[in-house]
Amino acid sequence: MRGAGSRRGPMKALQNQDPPTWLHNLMTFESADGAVSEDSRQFTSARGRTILVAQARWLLLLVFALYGLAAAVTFASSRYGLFVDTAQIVTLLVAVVTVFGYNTLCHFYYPVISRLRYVDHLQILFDLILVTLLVHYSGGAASWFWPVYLVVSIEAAVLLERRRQVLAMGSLGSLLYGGLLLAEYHGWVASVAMPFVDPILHSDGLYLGLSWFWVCVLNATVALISAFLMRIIRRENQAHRESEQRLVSFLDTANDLIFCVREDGSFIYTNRSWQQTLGYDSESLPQLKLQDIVQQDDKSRCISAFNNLLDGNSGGAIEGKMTARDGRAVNVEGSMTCSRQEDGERLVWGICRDITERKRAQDQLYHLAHHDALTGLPNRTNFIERLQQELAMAKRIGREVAVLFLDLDRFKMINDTLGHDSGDALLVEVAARLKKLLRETDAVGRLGGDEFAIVLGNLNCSADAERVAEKILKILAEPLQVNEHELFITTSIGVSHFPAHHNSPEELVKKADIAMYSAKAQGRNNFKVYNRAMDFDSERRMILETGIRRALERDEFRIHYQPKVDASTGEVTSLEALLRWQHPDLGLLPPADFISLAEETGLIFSIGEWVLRQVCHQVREWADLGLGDVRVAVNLSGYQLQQQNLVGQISQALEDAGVSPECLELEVTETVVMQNPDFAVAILRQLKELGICISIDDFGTGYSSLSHLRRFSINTLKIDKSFVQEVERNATDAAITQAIIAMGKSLDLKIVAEGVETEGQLEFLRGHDCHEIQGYLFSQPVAVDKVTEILRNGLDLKSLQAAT
Ligand SMILES: Nc1nc2c(ncn2[C@@H]2O[C@H](COP(=O)(O)O[C@H]3[C@@H](O)[C@H](n4cnc5c(=O)[nH]c(N)nc54)O[C@@H]3COP(=O)(O)O)[C@@H](O)[C@H]2O)c(=O)[nH]1
Repeated sequence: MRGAGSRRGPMKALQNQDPPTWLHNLMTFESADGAVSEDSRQFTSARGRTILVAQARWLLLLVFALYGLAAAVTFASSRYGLFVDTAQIVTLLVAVVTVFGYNTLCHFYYPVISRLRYVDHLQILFDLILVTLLVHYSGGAASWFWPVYLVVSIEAAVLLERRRQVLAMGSLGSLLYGGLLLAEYHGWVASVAMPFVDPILHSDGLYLGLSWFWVCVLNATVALISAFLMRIIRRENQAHRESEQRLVSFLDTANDLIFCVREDGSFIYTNRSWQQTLGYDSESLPQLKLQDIVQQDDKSRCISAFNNLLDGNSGGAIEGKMTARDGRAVNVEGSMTCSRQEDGERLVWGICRDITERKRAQDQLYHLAHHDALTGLPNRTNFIERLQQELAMAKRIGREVAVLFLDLDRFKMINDTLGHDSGDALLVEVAARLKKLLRETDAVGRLGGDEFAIVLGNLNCSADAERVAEKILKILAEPLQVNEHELFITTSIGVSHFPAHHNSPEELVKKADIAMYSAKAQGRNNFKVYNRAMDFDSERRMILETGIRRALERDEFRIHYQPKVDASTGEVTSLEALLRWQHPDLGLLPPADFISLAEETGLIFSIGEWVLRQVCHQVREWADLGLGDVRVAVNLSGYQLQQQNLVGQISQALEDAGVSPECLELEVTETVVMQNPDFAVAILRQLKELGICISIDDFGTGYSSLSHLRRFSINTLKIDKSFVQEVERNATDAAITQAIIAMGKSLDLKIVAEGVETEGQLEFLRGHDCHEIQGYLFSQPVAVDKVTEILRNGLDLKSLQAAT
């Protein structure tokens, strides 16, 4: 590459110009493939100097040839005629061929001749000999060609770096000339007769001496001056080169990636950082174009910025990805500028920096800020953003959106029993199942703890969301293998709809959350769609939340008792203790209103202990009243089951009241037991060993199998009322009830049917040999006075008997 800058001081340029221009100037010295430009190094490299001399020699040969031709033609047409003889012509031709030969070598085969040790000295020597020959055959002492010695002296100054050697070569020229004159003087060589030249000159000592002296003086002077000038040129060049080198080093040590491309995108310069970062070496650059390494996503943007620059517009900051040689994507940001060369060619210069790591860190930060670290799901912020987009789209196209709010039932229990690692593993598995179930267009996020939210976009109708909720309940109910434990979890889901319930993302999530609480209050493991009445429940929940913390110390809890009767005789066999809360403002509240609250707040432990102690004392009181050993069933929350000192606490309560363990029955729901069967097996065995009866409550709603039931140390199965209440209407429920009775019997368990309200249900159960009945048909749960009366007098079965 050539350019005006090649002769200018690069450092000066650096101070005065924009980076691309001074870089451009720098580039005039060194090309992309590392080859050094001829111009810049002619005076500094041996090769360059030899070629320069060879070029000058061609020129001289041409000049001599033209002169010889002109002289020959002129003489031939003059009265002198052609005076050179054959020997002269042959000698001259030999000389010309010789010059032609070694000059060809010098010019075109430098690598070959450079292997000779004194190649520069040799060619100067040849030149001197040939000049002497030329001088001899063109008139000898009177030859017009002796100034060519001066040219050879200049040649010596160009080729040789030491001044002494230049002077020696100049002296050698003078010696050869002197030798020629001496030989002519003594007649050792025949002088060549030339027109206009008096032959006497060849033997005139004075003339010859003066002539030689003149040539010596001039030759020495020219040699001295040339050597001096060459030294200056070389020094300047050296300084110039060092300055260039410093700039190249500066560019190479720069962390920024610097490159220069032609209009077609082909590279002409890249600095070391560029090559190291992208992995392309100087050999691969000539085949490479900028557009080849810009990644597809950024290509059109970069090409248009590039073309903009070529059109003369200023280029702003640009960011994009380049493909490294090994296929890596390298993110860069920087700027490009265009510079026009003297020959009109436009070059585009780019300075950019590798921001891959920064991008990665930013992406990671973004991911961390927008995703849940455990499950990798979008977090609340991200989920709300996604919901916002979904709503915007739904508004445009007039479709519905549903938000599902999921909360795992009794997750805290698993976390506390099995440890946080298992809890985490469970959440990861839940996230995986949700992702697998949902379509790509749906979004699922983890809002915190065991709460997940889902947005279902582009719904055809609201019923679609309910179908999805059902599917979710189903897939999450399937057994989960967490570490070495097989767990069974249930989920409560709340659903809200856009536009029916609200149009803001936060409100929709809130309403789905409210609906989720409603699902929990309705016995968990189900879903509820939001309705306005739930807002009231939500407020009520707040009131309860504040009240329950003081309820125990304010003595606001009551225990009601519901009798269980023998299915065939109608006699009261035992009672079930059912907790009530006498709220100062809201009246008598059923457990469904506050048990889950008590579990969430941890108050269930103290409330549970209170119930146990109350029941034990009551049993003692009845015994003291002469009503015998009444057996009472107490409901045990799943949280109580995993309580460390549960067994000790129960035996202490029995001991304090002086009540036999056989008077106590503990009811644990099937879902709680199945949530972590291994754990339940161990604790139930210990309780049974105390002599306490164990009853599995709400049987049929969980996922226990015959094999599970065998492992549990239980006495009783209580068929869930949802089946019992349908036995007259629903053949499936009737079949399930029948199957439970049969299975219980085969395991030698007592079967109790709860929730019996009609005689038809009673008949069905009696018909299938169910052992005991509990339900409103016989008695509702009643306060202690009333149940004492029942214990004393028995149930009033007259009306029932009359009916049957
Ligand atoms: N951890 C504790 N849990 C408790 C305690 N006391 C109660 N509970 C749990 O609350 C559940 C609901 O109890 P409750 O609202 O009292 O309902 C019981 C009965 O009133 C009801 N029942 C009984 N017979 C009928 C009927 O014929 N129809 C009908 N609709 N309902 C009826 O069933 C509940 C008793 O069922 P179960 O316990 O499954 O035998 C209760 O289930 C407990 O889980 C407590 O002290 N601690």
